[in-house]
Amino acid sequence: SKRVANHSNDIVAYFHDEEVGNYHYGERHPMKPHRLTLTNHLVIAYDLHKKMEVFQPRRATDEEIMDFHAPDYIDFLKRVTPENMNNFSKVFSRYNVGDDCPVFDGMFDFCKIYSGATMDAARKLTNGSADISINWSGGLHHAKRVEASGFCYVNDIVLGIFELLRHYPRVLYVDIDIHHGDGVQEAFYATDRVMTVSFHKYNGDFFPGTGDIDEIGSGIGKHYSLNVPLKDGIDDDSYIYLFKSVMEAVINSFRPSAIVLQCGADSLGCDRLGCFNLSIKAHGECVRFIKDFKLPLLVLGGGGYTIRNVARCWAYETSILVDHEVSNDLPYHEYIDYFQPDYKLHPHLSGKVENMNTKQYIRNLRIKVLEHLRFLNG
Ligand SMILES: CN1CC(C(=O)N[C@@H](CCCCCC(O)(O)c2ccon2)c2nc(-c3ccccc3F)c[nH]2)C1
Ligand SMILES: [Ca+2]
Ligand SMILES: [Zn+2]
Repeated sequence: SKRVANHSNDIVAYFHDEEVGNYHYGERHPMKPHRLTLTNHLVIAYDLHKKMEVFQPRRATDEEIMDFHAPDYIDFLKRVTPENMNNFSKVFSRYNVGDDCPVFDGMFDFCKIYSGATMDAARKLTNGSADISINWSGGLHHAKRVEASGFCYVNDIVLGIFELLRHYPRVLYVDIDIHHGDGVQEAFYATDRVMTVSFHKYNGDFFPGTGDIDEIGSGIGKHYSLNVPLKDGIDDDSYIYLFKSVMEAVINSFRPSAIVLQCGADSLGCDRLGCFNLSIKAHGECVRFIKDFKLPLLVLGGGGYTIRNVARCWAYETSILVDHEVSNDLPYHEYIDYFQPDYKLHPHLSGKVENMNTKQYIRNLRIKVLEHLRFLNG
């Protein structure tokens, strides 16, 4: 196929399924797959698809999904529907299906699409046909081996990392969703081949409730899990200062051979479920910082509930990944009305929530996190 290079000569593979945005969690549910349709339309309106190799992803098979998940759990996901779910009422709680993780029409097809895309995207890196691989429908970091959690049913990230581990000795997972990447941390808690790093709000109550700084891994995996617990309202400068100093030290010590970046957009200001003050520029700055290490990079989506800003964020980050500057004036397209009244790519998002992260807190946190890294034989 024709090589589609861009200024940095990185080959960027982009996975999008035309149907994935049509699935619906339910009326009052904050997770809206329609944000993926908005994102893809913005990517195309900005002509970014011309800088990438675009693929329709394959659906994951049951066998591939059972590489991580328990057969009984997958069998349940496969069979339960809104019509027959009353016959499964006793297993509902066992598999944690219900209000956060509802049974909706086509739920398991949705899982096969986003998981197949993450595995296809990982394969583009392992077979050397891309330097960067993007799947905005993936990044569902809460799903556990035998349990749905936090709007996540199948953990596509674990499946994608399994694919990378077939080819690379060490994989680094980075998670900038406002929620702790507990499902991925748990899956790799006892191994030193995957280092998981999550930046998130932490106060003991905020979902999922895990992700304190003392969760550092176990057994041979000790010191290969890193958590950066934050308070409400963190601003651009503090977040970027912390992100860059921590990730620089992590990459220099762990020396990963590939990186997976979960770009949950609920860490942006004005998010419906979030409480940080990040701008789209700052969120994107994290993506650019990781990209600039020029290691094979798998970029995934995640949370994000003010969907006009999720689309802005992931389209902007797509432009960073293909090294193509885009205008702050959004191009006209079918969904332009979602972006009124400003019709800009970078609206003002911060200032809604008071920043509870004092300069002292950030300084101490940075010192404590870097101290943990001293145990890595790097
Ligand atoms: C007893 N139950 C657990 C408690 C809880 O507070 N769950 C969180 C779950 C938040 C999930 C965040 C998902 C994610 O952004 O991290 C994500 C999604 C995909 O990848 N990452 C939550 N649910 C909701 C919610 C659910 C249904 C309807 C309305 C809601 F507000 C908001 N926040 C309630
Ligand atoms: Ca996180
Ligand atoms: Zn989240």
